[in-house]
Formats: sequence, C-alpha cells, structure tokens
Amino acid sequence: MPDVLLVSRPTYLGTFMMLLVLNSFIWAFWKVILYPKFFSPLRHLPSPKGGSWWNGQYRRISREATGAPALDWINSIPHNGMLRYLGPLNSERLLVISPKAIGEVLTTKSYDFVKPGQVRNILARLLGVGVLLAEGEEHKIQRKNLMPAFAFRHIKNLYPVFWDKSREAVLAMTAVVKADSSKEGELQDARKDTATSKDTVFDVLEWASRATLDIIGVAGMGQDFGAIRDPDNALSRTYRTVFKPTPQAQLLGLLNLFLPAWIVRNLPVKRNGEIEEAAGIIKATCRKLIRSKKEKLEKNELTDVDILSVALESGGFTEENLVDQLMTFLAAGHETTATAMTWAIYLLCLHPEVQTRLRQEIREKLPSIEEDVSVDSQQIDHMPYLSAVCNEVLRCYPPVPLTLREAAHDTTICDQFVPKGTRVTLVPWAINKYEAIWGPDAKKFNPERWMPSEDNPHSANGGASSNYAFLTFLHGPRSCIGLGFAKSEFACLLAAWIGRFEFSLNDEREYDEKNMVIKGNVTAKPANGLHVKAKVVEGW
Ligand code: HEM
Repeated sequence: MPDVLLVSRPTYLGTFMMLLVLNSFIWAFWKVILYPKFFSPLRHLPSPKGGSWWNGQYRRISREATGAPALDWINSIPHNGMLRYLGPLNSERLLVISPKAIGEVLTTKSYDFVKPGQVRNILARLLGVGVLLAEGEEHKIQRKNLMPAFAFRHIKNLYPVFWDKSREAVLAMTAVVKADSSKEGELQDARKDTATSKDTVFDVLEWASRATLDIIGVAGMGQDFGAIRDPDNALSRTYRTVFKPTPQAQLLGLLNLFLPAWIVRNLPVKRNGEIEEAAGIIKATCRKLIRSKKEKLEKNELTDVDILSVALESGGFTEENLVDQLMTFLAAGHETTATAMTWAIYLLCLHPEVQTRLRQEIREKLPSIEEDVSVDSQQIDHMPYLSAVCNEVLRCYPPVPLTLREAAHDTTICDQFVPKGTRVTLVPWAINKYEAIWGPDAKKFNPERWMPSEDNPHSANGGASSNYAFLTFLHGPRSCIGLGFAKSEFACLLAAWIGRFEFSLNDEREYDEKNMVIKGNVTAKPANGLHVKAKVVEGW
C-alpha cells in the first residue's frame, strides 16, 4: 500500500479529537446562539436593545460600575417587574425589579434560589464555608445558632466598643493633622513667609478599613488587631492586598465562569499566590483566637460579650466550622462598613450643607471626642439626622452593588416559569434608585426622605411604599445578619469623624460624580481610594 494512504487513515485518537471538537462546537452553538435566542422560556421578557450577537451586554457590563447598566435598564425599558439580559457568551440573566418579584426570590421562595457554584468557589477561598456560603438545612442551622449573637439586646452592649474605636481613629487622624501643621509652621518660620498651611490629605478607605478591622476584632472576637495604631499591621495589609480590584483578580473572576474551580485556583499567576498566602494568615489568626477562647470556656472564665464568645457558648459549632464563621465575619464585616464610610464622606463633601447640619446635631448630642467617656445605644439611636444621613448614604451607594442567585430547580417568579440553573440578579445599586418606587428624584442624595414628619408617613422606608425598595442588606432568611451591628458601627464612626473634621475632596474633578471611577470585587468603591482634605473644626 502506498505510504500516503497509510498516513491519511484516521487514528482512533484523531477520530476522538474530531468528535470532541464537533461536539464542543455543537454544544457551544446551542448554549450561545440557539438556546438564548430561540428556545429559552425567558426569551420573550423585555431586554436591553443592542449588544453583541455572541457576547450579549457583556462589553457594557465589564466597562461600567457594577450595577450601573441595570440602573439604566430598569428606569428606561418598559417591563412588568422583570427584565432579561445576556451576559458573557450570551449567558442568560433574569433581573428582578418589582417588590413582588424580589419578595419571592428573597423571602417566600428563598431556598429555591441558591448562590451559584462559581461565586461560592471564588469566595470560599477567603471566607471559608460559613453562614454566608452555606445552603439549605446547613444554612438554617448555622443562622439559628448565630442569631442570638446578633440580637439587639447583645448589639447594644457593643456601642461603647464602636465609639471607643471611632475615637481612637479620630484622635490618631487628629495627631497626623497636627503633626503636618506644625511641620508646615516650622517650614514657614524657616522661610519667614506667611503662606497658608497645607491641608492634610487622608485616604478615607484606608483609615476606615483600619478602624472597621479593629472594631470587628474587638466586638466580633474580643481581640484588638491594632490596625489603627499600626498601618502596616499584618492582617490589614493582607486584606488590603486581596480586596484590591486588580485586573488579574477580575480576569480570574471571569475565568471562573467557564473553567472548573480547581483549574483557575492552580493557574500560576501572582493573584493565586496572594490569595493562598492571605487565606493562610487569616485562618491561622482565627484558629488561634478560637483556641484561646475555648481554654477560657473550659476554665469557666468566659465572660466576654463578643460574637465569637456567644457562638462558642451555643455549643453548635465544631472548631473547623467556627474558623469558617470567623473568616466570614472578618471579611463580610469590615470591608462593607469601610466602603459605606468612604461613600458617606464622599457624599458629605458633595453636600457641605448636610455636613454642617450633621456636625451641629453631633456636637449637641454627643460628648466631645476629647473626653474619655463612652456613648450608649440610647444616645446614638436618638439622633434623627445622623440616622437619616446614614440611611441615605446606604441607599445611594450600597456597598454590595449586586448579588447573584441560581434557581436550584424548576420554579416560578410572579408566575413566570424559571428553569433550573437560571441566573437571577439582585441589584441594590439599581433598585435603590428605581424611579417608579422612589420618584423622579430617585438619584438625588436627600437625607430628608428618612426624617419623620406628618407629610412623610413612610419615613422608616425612606418614603418608599415597600421595604423591598431598599436592598442594601437584602431581605429574608439570607439578608445581612450583621445589619444591626453594621448600622450602629457606621453611625458611631460617622459621628466621630464629622464631629471633629471638615472634609473636602482633594481632587476637584471628583465633585462631578461622573468622574468617579468605581471598581470592586464584592464591594463597589472608588478605584483608587478616596482622597480628602481634613480640617479640624475646633470646639468639640
Ligand atoms: C454596611 C455594611 C454591610 C452591608 C452593606 C452588608 C451587606 C450584606 C449583604 C447584601 C448580604 C447578602 C449577600 C448575599 O446573600 O448575596 C450580607 C450578608 C451577610 N453579612 Fe453583611 N453587610 C454589612 C455589614 C456586615 C457586618 C458588620 C457583618 C458582621 C459583623 C456582616 C455579616 C454578614 C453575614 C454573616 C452575611 C451572610 C448571612 C446569611 O447568608 O445568612 N455584614 N451582608
């Protein structure tokens, strides 16, 4: 037989490879073109126009701040409470908008909608599988055992911790301002000129993260991490690295959508090394803390009021599971509140009249920051303007802009059939500014919405007629368990900072919100931090 014929005869491997390629091609053609365009039961729902024939709206989604396209769509496309859009490779997303649709996903059918496997894989590396990532029965048990630690009767004992740590941060910042102005004074003396002194510039996100890390340390686990005292503290450096929204982090997030988790985890890139190292440091810190608390418990010496102590005393957790819970609280409980503080200072720079009015209330109602006295829940919770400003910041810039769910089995939302595996998006960034509920001024920062008055019967909901209009902490069995903790911590921090300083933006261009570059992994924050000028306002 001629050689040429021998060479051209297909081998088993060759045939297998050909079939594999053909199969993959047919599968991809089905997933990317046929199913979303011609067969999906959701294809008749209203959708944004345009986009790519194979990559849906992904170009826009990846360029804008998380949740920004959804905010545009819900206010501009006519719909009946739900929209469908296509993400990367035309993957289908169901955006739930009306209070009824959101209520079904979050409350009445909450266990029909689980966190997608890819999201769990990304987060579990740093957070462990604590209450945030557990599902079904496992979640119910964990949440039930943790609830007492987050009940108000317990959180109210933590206000003094929130205030003491807020004071510590503000006094440390004041020392920086004073050191800067005395340096400037010496320079002026040397030059014998009268030039005005330079303002001190703070990165709000950095200072707020250090303060919230210390707060979750003391109030959550009875351990002062010392991050306010030492900016180079190992734990705060670790979180700074992993929370940074680098291009590599975003690329790995995207690859997670298409490749198995073990492949993405083992890619030889710098980001994977950073996460491994960070997870090791965080785990070791948590384990050490649990062991020392356990020893105290065994010796009957445990009288602490922090969340870990309450969880330990419940007896409902193994040591490994407690490590996962602590990893969850550390991450979920510090970056979120630090992000809220950053947006609060930003909005107060944009609205100096609100800043001044808030400072007045703070100075009237709270002891001076210089006095070594604490405050209690009665004092903080009876400051209507402080509470209104905090709520309005959390409405306008929700730290968690978007979260995903996946239908665990075939189900319905508002009678619309939703097949198993459908991705459902919940977008606080958009719903919190939905004009049909909040009115034509939905995008305007206006704390008055939350001020009780005869003309505002729904002030507890910011004037909105449904509580599903405010999604910052979600609702239902998977809502933020730390809501009470976070709100009181945020109020104490903001009161201390605004009582002491007058803030203005360092970069004038940022007074236009369109110039703010917003990025984040889980939280949405200014891409390069928020740099503000701080002036001590004397007299408090
Ligand atoms: C302003 C601050 C905060 C915001 C905006 C916030 C927001 C959220 C959101 C949106 C979720 C739901 C995530 C999802 O299911 O996709 C959540 C869950 C959670 N948050 Fe927060 N959070 C904040 C502060 C805190 C604090 C201080 C703690 C702990 C001390 C905490 C602990 C948790 C936990 C454990 C969960 C999981 C609850 C569950 O699945 O049962 N959060 N948070």
